Amino acid sequence: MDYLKSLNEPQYEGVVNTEGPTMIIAGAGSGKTRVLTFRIAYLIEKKGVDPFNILSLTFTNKAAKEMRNRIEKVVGTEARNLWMGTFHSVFARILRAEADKLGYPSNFTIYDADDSKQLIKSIVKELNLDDKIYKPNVVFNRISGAKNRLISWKEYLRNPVFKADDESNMKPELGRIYKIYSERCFKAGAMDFDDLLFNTNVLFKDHLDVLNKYQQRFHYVMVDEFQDTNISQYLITKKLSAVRQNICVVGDDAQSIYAFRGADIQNILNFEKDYPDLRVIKLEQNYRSTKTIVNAANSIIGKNRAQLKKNVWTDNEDGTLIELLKATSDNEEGKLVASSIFEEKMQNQLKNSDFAILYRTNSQSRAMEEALRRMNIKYKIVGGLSFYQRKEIKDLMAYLRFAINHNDEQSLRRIINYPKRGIGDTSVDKIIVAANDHDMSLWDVLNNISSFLPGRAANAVIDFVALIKRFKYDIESKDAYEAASLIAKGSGIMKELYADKTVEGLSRYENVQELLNAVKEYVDDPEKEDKSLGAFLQEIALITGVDNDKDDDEEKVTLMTIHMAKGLEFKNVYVVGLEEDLFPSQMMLSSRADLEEERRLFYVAITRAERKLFLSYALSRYRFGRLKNCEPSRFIDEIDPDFIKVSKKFSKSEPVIDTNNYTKSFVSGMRKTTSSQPVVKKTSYKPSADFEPSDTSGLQAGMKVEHPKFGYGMVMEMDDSGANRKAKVNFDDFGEKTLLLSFAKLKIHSN
Ligand SMILES: Nc1ncnc2c1ncn2[C@@H]1O[C@H](COP(=O)(O)OP(=O)(O)OP(=O)(O)O)[C@@H](O)[C@H]1O
Ligand SMILES: [Mg+2]
Repeated sequence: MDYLKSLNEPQYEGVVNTEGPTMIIAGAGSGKTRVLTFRIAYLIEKKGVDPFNILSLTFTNKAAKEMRNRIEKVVGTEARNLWMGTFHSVFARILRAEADKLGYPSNFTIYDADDSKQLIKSIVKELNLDDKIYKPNVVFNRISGAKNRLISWKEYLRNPVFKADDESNMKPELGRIYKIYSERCFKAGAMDFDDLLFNTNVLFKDHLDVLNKYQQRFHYVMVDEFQDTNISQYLITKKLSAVRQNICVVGDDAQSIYAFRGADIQNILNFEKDYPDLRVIKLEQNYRSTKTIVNAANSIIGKNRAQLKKNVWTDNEDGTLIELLKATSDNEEGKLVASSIFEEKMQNQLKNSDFAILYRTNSQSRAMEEALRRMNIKYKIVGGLSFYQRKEIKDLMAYLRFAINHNDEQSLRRIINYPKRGIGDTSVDKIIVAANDHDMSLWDVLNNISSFLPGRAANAVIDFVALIKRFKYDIESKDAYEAASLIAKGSGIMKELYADKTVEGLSRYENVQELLNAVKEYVDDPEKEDKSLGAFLQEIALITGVDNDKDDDEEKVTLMTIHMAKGLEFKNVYVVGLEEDLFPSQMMLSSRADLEEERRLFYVAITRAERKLFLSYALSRYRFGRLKNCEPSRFIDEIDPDFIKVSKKFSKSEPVIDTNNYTKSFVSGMRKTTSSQPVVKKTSYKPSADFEPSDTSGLQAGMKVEHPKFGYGMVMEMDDSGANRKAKVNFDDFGEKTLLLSFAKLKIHSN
């Protein structure tokens, strides 16, 4: 049992004391997740607990998968029977089994935020309200906030405080929208993400027999990243473990970054009150990062007033100083980061997967992606706008969803007239209004369409209904892959996309193929018990709603928002866009509490790094369609200067910039504390008079070279395969060129 030997004393305590309530509140990288993992392994292996009786809640699907894999290494394939996943995925599974108790179909649809906002938009329109006041986003957040505090629409309408609040905000109709929204979701057999938790609470409150069943099932309950649970999640775990009290939660108050979504640090304090016999364990030794990184992180978080006292230290080596990369523009920032990754890879034998680029907002990925692509560095984006958000994918998914759940209003809207079949918006509105006015289901209205629509439109709907019935038959009689393929063809989507011969059209066609591939992969996966199309859709809905876990093992640099990076670790980490108003975000500057949450976010970001941390900022960037000058973030100044240095590597050949655009921003945007004034250099390269070509027989990727015409550049790749040796060089001013070495005159500057 050597995994027990690899634990320090308090970690060991956390693993072997399996009975009774336990709380581990400890700093980043101190082994909290590892303790949870080993605790589960210990329960199974040493205490003989059946994995079916263990529930472990993680923050992302990715984290759950990693944990399961690690446990499998100790206990074998039995680990597959663990109940492990995000709150949303675990409770969606339970809701699916118990849906009838709440009046939902067991194949209920899960609406993502986009579906929800579309529905809100149509309700606002139907109520003839001003959509500039009742913006879908604002309404959605309000409803979501209420649900996360377990406030139903009934309570919302009853509560005079909300009423007064909404009236003073000039949005008196919010309660009514909440009501209609909830009713419409219910009628459509759909739950949004917040419903998954809200309805679980309702289920456990109103159906004690069901609660009892799950209390008997889960002998042990575990929660990772406890600091980011909201009250709704807290109550679920509390109820589930009420009988046996074997609950273990781990977290770090310094990493609480979801207050904006209702996460409540109070839960940590409540926990002590709710469980008087609580065992509290402190872990202080960090095993993840170098001394430099740990101490820099401590210097940052020390600036926050609200925090529990902790002393995080490490025995790891000092490591190198944090490097600060300064760029003139966001594109330049992308280039600096990409070339730094390239260099680090060469010099330290690192793999792409050792690197992560973390940013505050999703849109920052664009400049990074372009630069990485240009340098041929493979990357993946975790979370954010991704595959499943693309229009063609959502279209086909809507067909699949509707064929399974004939009352799914949002899917119906998407597909009823796509591809075009002569059913216009007015007809669609009429159908939906008819369903509401006559209290019929959408499907009933569609089946009796002649009573609601005139001849031609009605005929088109009749054909549509026949089509959907055929799809339903396909789903029931064939495997998920065959059914999905038939629907992709039968719906006309394939034909429509195939007819579009533009590059975009082609890529859309390929995306649809790719979705079918995903279904195939799902069907072929021996680990999936339920191979129905419905089960596939549910899994996708859960994955894409929270984090996108198309986890390919390929060697790729990871790009993601800091929020998504929680709990993860990488050898080298780049935290980019460290500029005032971006990070800390402009929206978070109005109160100390908000600013402290931003600082915790920064703390999360830098504690992801194991060996080397880079911070970068740009002096100008396009935001909301306008070029803006930027100032370096206050967070850079907050790091103890002993741990940070301005990168020399790239400023050697001072950044080459277009003088017209950037001189001003460069000068005005620069802060004295962080750097000296860089020199602005013209873009045109002049060869030195004594240019002497070098012998290129030893030329290798990673070397800096000079070319009489193209100027300075870096060798990206060598092609020694054919008779003609070639080098791909990325020139500072001219971009990528492939040169035949028997002709090109190159001077080697470094290696
Ligand atoms: N006793 C130990 N010996 C060796 N390595 C350890 C030990 N404890 C933890 N580690 C390693 O340290 C790293 C951080 O551990 P882990 O991810 O569990 O920390 P954490 O407290 O959950 O961090 P975070 O707060 O970021 O979620 C992991 O690579 C883990 O394997
Ligand atoms: Mg962790």
